[in-house]
Amino acid sequence: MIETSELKTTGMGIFNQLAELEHEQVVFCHDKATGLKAIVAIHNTVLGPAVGGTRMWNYASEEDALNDALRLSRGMTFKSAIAGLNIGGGKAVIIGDAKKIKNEVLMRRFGKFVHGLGGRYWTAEDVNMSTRDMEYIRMETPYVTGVPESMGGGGDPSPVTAFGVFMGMKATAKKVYGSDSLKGKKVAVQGAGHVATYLMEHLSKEGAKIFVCDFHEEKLKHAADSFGATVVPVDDIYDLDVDIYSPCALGATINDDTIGRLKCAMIAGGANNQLAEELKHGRKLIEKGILYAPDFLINGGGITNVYYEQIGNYNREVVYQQTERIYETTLRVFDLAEKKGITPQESAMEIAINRINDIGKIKLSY
Ligand SMILES: NC(=O)c1ccc[n+]([C@@H]2O[C@H](COP(=O)([O-])OP(=O)(O)OC[C@H]3O[C@@H](n4cnc5c(N)ncnc54)[C@H](O)[C@@H]3O)[C@@H](O)[C@H]2O)c1
Repeated sequence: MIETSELKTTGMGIFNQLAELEHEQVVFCHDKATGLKAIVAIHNTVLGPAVGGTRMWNYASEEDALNDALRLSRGMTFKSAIAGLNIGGGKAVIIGDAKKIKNEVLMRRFGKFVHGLGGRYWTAEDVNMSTRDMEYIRMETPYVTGVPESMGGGGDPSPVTAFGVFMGMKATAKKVYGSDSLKGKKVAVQGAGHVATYLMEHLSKEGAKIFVCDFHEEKLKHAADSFGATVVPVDDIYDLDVDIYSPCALGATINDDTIGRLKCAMIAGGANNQLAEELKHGRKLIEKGILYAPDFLINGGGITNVYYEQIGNYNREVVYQQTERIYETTLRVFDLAEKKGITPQESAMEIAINRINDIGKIKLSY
């Protein structure tokens, strides 16, 4: 039975962390020849095999990498559950600088580790991973999604993720402003990567005014040239006088340091685990009068894309139809939160957890 618990994991022993966040299994993968260091975290398999992307990042410490894997995999459980998918939550992280050490051999060695899990965990793209990397992993295991369309896969899930975020953003605007039009709304987009770029395309078509930051000059240039985005320094993104803050880079950007700086009326973005501490920072946002669209709810388009590929029944139209429902679910989450006097994050988690626990009554774990 899953229960709601505060997402706070640092400074505990590993098994205490697993108990706190209710993980089923964590696998540490090491290979001397390739230098591979990876962690696969399987959070919950009640609804089906654990599915979630692999992130490659040059973590400051191994503890940070583990913490990321634990937080991200738990988020995947709730994300798939609230999206109505029959898969559980998992995530993998590879430790290291992708620019320096990522190559075919490393990816294929990682694929062998994924294969060893026998289908309990299926991987896909996440930060610093591409469809090409998924092809390499596919050479060693069938338990991978996000492979190119030419190989029978669903391709890069980012456009679908961005569409879902856009739907969630519009629903949140409807709640805040009484209209879901984003025309003329000032949106601060943090990050100019895959998801952010597709999101900015929707926003610019809708007539929103975009502000964007990233570390990559060429991505920023593309955003400015293609969507008329105003480029701002990375550190200034929280201080902008905007209507909407859209975190589309890494997690935990809504925290003790940033909440006081935010001037927006709502937050809706694609990044995972945006709230550094779910309950505490979710409540702080309410006190500040900022409506927060839960990340794992509105960024569920990508996992929906992955799911249809995983069950071997990929159909882009169905994927987009299902992702469009994020609009309705977001409004339902806000209504439940209002009715119960809880944060949107809590109400979204309640809906996800109830589904897992209800389905858990009629089937054994995968
Ligand atoms: N790709 C998907 O389908 C998908 C699905 C669900 C969730 N997400 C989440 O969305 C986020 C973005 O994913 P992506 O696939 O677009 O990754 P990406 O690697 O393509 O883009 C991330 C971008 O963020 C930038 N960045 C990192 N730290 C930053 C900072 N402090 N300020 C500004 N920019 C910063 C990076 O330079 C990079 O350009 C991640 O949190 C990911 O987990 C992605």
